[in-house]
Formats: sequence, structure tokens, C-alpha cells
Amino acid sequence: MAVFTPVTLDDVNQWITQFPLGKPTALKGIASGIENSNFFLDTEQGEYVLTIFENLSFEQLPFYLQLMRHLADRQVLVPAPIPNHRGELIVALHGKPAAIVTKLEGSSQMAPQPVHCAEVGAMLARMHLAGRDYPLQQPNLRGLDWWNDTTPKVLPHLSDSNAHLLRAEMHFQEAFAGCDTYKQLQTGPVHADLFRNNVMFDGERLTGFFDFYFAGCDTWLFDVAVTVNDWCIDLDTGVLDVARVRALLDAYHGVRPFTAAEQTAWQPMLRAGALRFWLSRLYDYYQPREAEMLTPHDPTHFERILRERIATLAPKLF
Ligand SMILES: Nc1ncnc2c1ncn2[C@@H]1O[C@H](COP(=O)(O)OP(=O)(O)O)[C@@H](O)[C@H]1O
Ligand SMILES: N[C@@H](CCOP(=O)(O)O)C(=O)O
Repeated sequence: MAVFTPVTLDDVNQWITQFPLGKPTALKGIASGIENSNFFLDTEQGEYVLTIFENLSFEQLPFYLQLMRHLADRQVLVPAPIPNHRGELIVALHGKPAAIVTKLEGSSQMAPQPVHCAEVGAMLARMHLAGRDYPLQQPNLRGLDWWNDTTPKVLPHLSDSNAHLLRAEMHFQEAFAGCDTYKQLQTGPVHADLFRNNVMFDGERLTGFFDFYFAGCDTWLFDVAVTVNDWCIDLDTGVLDVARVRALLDAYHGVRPFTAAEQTAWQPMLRAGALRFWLSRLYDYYQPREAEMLTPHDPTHFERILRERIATLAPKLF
């Protein structure tokens, strides 16, 4: 992530005494990401990641941190949040909420093969099942309501052709969200941003999902669509790569079988997944925020994917 809130080792020296982690030995800002301020934090006890939350509040954060704890306790591979001596997972740093989580091994696989997609599909299904008894509720804050709020903010910046596409897709998605098939879809906690840069691999071994700060309760199928739209495409054209799609979907289906309603909803949901990130990238592009190190993501990538999902029939879900 970009560093919006600078922090030094001196700042952390005193603050960290409330955690059972020993003395800090190194602190390094992380440049990738666009929502929070992240740092690799080494201490006498091991390697961690310190996150300062720039947009989420103390009231909203328990949903995310406790979800990670809940999933980690059920053998889903995610960073485990570290409680302080009072059992708190979220503690103020420079007046903002902050948390420390375990560091995952490995690195992101940005050129995935079917074998990586299968690992992601199986772990995603395990995550959805493990979330069924998660007691906290929070809607997906980047869901339909947010799309409705954001559309008028970006429309004035768009070409006629893109403004038409956005209006038409919003109408389509409003109708989809109100239809009987949609109401039959299974719901629960979803990651909602499971892009290649939010998963770690050590070779072909998946070591964890991270960056849960867009998670919320939504349809499981939306999570699958967001994931496929990033992991299983030709990056230049947005066209789905059938071998990777099949690997991811078949591995998911092997752990948590898809339903008939999900099969029917698959193509509209792929469009929903594309629209969500086209909108957020447009919003970030036209309403940039302050940051020390920030590279905005390209909105045209998801415009292309959305047009492609409207034009071309996707492989079946199962
Ligand atoms: N638990 C973790 N283990 C290892 N690396 C992590 C962890 N959390 C974050 N990172 C690193 O920090 C980078 C930015 O984190 P991310 O959560 O994507 O930021 P943002 O929320 O701002 O988008 C990641 O690309 C990854 O390299
Ligand atoms: N995945 C989103 C943006 C969110 O950034 P992240 O670094 O938190 O994953 C996109 O690609 O638009």
C-alpha cells in the first residue's frame, strides 16, 4: 500500500510494549496497495505486518480482524492478528486504528498457471465454508449501494460511450440483484478483493490470502467472479483463459459444490465483479487522495473486462 501515515522505528518502540512481541528491530514501509499504510515489522519474536487503517473506523474494524482470526482458527491460510496484553486486536497509532498480523511466507504469483488457480479455488471454497458460523455481520461496503452512490460522481468525467455503458450496466445489475435467482444465492463473509496481489505462494504452494479490508457479507458467487476476473484472464484483452477458469472452478466445486442458481447467475455475476472494480478505479482516478507512494490502478482494464463479459459467453460454472 502507499504510506499515507509515516511511522518510524522510534514511534513504534514504546507503542509495541503493549504487545507480547519483544523489541522491534526493523520497520519498512510497503509501497504496493492503495487503501492503508502497511509496514514490514521485525521484532525479537518474528516477522509481522503493521497496518494503519486510513479509511476504516474503530467501529468497522472488528469485523475484518475477528474474521481473520476466525478463519485462521479453522485452518484457512490467512494472517493471524496479534492481540495486545489486554486482548485487543485494534490499537490507536498516531491517532488512527492499527493492527499487527503475522507475515505470510512467499510472494504473489502474478503469472498464474492452472495449478495456482486450482489452489486458490479450493482455498476460497474452504474459506466460504469456514465463514458460515462467523457471528459478526457487515455488508459489502463496495456493493450495490456504493455503486449507486459512486456512479454520479464519476459519470461527468466519462466519454459518451463509457457513460452509456455505466448507466446501462447499473440498470442491468439493479434488475439482477432483485431477481429470484439472485435471492437463492448462498451468502456469508467474502474476501471481495481476492486478486493475485492478495494471495501468497511459495512455488506452487499457496501460503495465504490477505488484505481482508474489503471483506463483507455478500454472495459467495460474487467472490468467485471477482477472483476469476483477475486470475483467469489474458491481461491484455480481459478474455477468460479456459484452462485456468476450469482449474479454479473445478477445485472450488470439489470442496463446496456450486448450486443450480449459481450456474444461472454466473454470467451476470462476472459482469458485477467487473463493474465493481471499474467503478472503484474510476473513483480513485478522478478523486485522488494524498499519499507518499501511490500508483493509481488503470480503470480501462476493467472497462475492457466488463465489455468482454457482456459480449462473450463464459465457461459454465460446473
Ligand atoms: N500478512 C502479510 N504477510 C506478508 N506480506 C503482507 C501481508 N500483508 C501485507 N503484505 C504486503 O503488503 C503489501 C500491501 O498490502 P495490502 O494489504 O495489499 O495493502 P492495501 O490494503 O493498502 O491494499 C502486499 O502486497 C504484501 O506484499
Ligand atoms: N484490487 C483492487 C484495488 C485494491 O487494491 P489492493 O492492493 O488492496 O488489492 C484493484 O485492482 O482495483
